[in-house]
Amino acid sequence: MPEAALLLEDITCRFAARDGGQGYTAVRDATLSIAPGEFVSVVGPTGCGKSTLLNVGAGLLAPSSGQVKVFGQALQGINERAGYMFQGEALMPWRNALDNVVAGLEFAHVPRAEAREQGLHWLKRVGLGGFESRYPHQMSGGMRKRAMLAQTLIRDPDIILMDEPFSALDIQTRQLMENEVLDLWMAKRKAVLFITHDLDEAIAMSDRVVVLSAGPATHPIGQFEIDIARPRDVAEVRTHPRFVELHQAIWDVLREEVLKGYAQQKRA
Ligand SMILES: Nc1ncnc2c1ncn2[C@@H]1O[C@H](COP(=O)(O)OP(=O)(O)OP(=O)(O)O)[C@@H](O)[C@H]1O
Repeated sequence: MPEAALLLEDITCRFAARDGGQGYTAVRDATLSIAPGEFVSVVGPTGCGKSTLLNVGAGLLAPSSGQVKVFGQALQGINERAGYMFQGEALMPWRNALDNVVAGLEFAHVPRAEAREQGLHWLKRVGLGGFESRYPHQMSGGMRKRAMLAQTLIRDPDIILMDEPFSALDIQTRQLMENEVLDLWMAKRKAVLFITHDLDEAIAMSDRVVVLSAGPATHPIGQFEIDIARPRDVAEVRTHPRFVELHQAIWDVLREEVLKGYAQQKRA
């Protein structure tokens, strides 16, 4: 078996309580592996620990126990081989689209002219050709997401971590972006860890869907290979008989966890 691009092994994350109380074990003994070139989605009820796991994979959060391996090497500090696309807005409002997209190259001391050339190329690839001078407030939500995607991909990371990247978009823009991400992924075949609330999105995009239990002590409770041919159109694939079958099977596992998560939120 080839070495995993990203391996989260027996990960436990405990958060201390501010008042010196018991604290909260968000994730317990969770193991998750993503092969090179594999597109894996993680679904689970709200607040179960999806972002926590992604932050561990990004090296932004050190687990309380367990280890992270990146292409076989133990991760220490930030995961330099990963690009990270957040849920919220990550563009710097004082920089135009081009300067936002090339920020990562700038930090890596890539010469300005080369960075600019790559930035313009990536803006074009995400459908923002000609918009390089626009500032974030002059762009629509969808355009800002495209710029964020270019910002993530320009450094050509071997692992792409995405935390509900399109949740704020309207359904049409969202489906366009999902198809674009799939096209870009098909061209480069990087390892992707994609976090989403949306089971349809997870099935449409992924090679494998991992279901997490409701918190506390979240861990994977089911894994499903998505054996539907590619290329896929995220809107059309939803009517595929296998899609419907997989949706039913995954929802059977997820449903109870969602109800538990919802009940916990109501109690909190
Ligand atoms: N720094 C922290 N300190 C204390 N508790 C935290 C911290 N970060 C996360 N948590 C708690 O850990 C649990 C998991 O949070 P996380 O953000 O990973 O969930 P999620 O599944 O990504 O949520 P959502 O679906 O709402 O985005 C939540 O109960 C959250 O309140």
